[in-house]
Amino acid sequence: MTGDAVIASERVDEPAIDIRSVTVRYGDIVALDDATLRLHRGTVCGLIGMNGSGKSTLFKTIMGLITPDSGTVRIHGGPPSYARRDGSVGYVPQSEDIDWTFPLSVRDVVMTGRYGRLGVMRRPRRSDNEAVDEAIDRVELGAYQNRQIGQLSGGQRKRAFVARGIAQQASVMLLDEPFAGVDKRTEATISTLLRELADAGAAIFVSTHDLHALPDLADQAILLMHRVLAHDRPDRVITPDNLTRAFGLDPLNPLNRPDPRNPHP
Ligand SMILES: Nc1ncnc2c1ncn2[C@@H]1O[C@H](COP(=O)(O)OP(=O)(O)OP(=O)(O)O)[C@@H](O)[C@H]1O
Repeated sequence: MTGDAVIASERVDEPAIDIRSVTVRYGDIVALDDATLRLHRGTVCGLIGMNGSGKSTLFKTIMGLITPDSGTVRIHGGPPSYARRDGSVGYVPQSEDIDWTFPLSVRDVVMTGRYGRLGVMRRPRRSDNEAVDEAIDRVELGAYQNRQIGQLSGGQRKRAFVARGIAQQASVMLLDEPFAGVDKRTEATISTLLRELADAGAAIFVSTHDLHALPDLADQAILLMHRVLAHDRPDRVITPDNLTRAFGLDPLNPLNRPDPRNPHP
């Protein structure tokens, strides 16, 4: 992460992501309910919650792809649309949200991370090509860079989109289940990269179902159930009480089902 990822007006103490009382509805469904959270640069924060708890909706709202029914979202103090336009926020969507038949190579996908920086001619300059080369190297996809994205394995697809965020030099990076369906090696590669990006000053927000890996991956965790139930160090968030509140049972120890006669002892 180089200095040009830093927004000039950003104050040191200003949160990278600042979400206050955000509610998002799809018709009658309340996906986010008065959600409030703040994330600072230099941190990796894991986002956990059961299926349908609003994780993807939260990411799309931070990206400005969804406008909340109420509440405010600020990225580096400004609206999400600004951050999306100037490339300071990068997004690795869930695999299901990507059209893998699109005729783009790995290199093309990574180059889209530079679009916010291309000049009026929209033609990549040397610096853009160098940033793309470096990003592809860091995710170890050099040998696959001319391959159409649909011809990659699940782990390679994820790495291609992580490379896009690296090439973008995004100071906020959102990753929606980057570990779903990937092998252990890819998981380790992505985890290491996320730590390096945070150490270089980015705010990393990553949703995951892998609670066991969370303490190694992240400095903080957020437990979501439409609203933020807990936001703290991973070991303080992943407690039997919290997990029972969010999942209805303890996913680390699923045999510990709450007693139906006395679910909240
Ligand atoms: N486009 C949509 N139209 C209607 N309802 C939606 C839409 N997208 C999400 N929902 C609903 O909103 C709620 C939150 O969904 P969301 O995808 O944000 O959850 P999630 O935590 O990301 O789930 P998962 O872990 O399964 O990806 C769910 O009840 C879901 O069915």
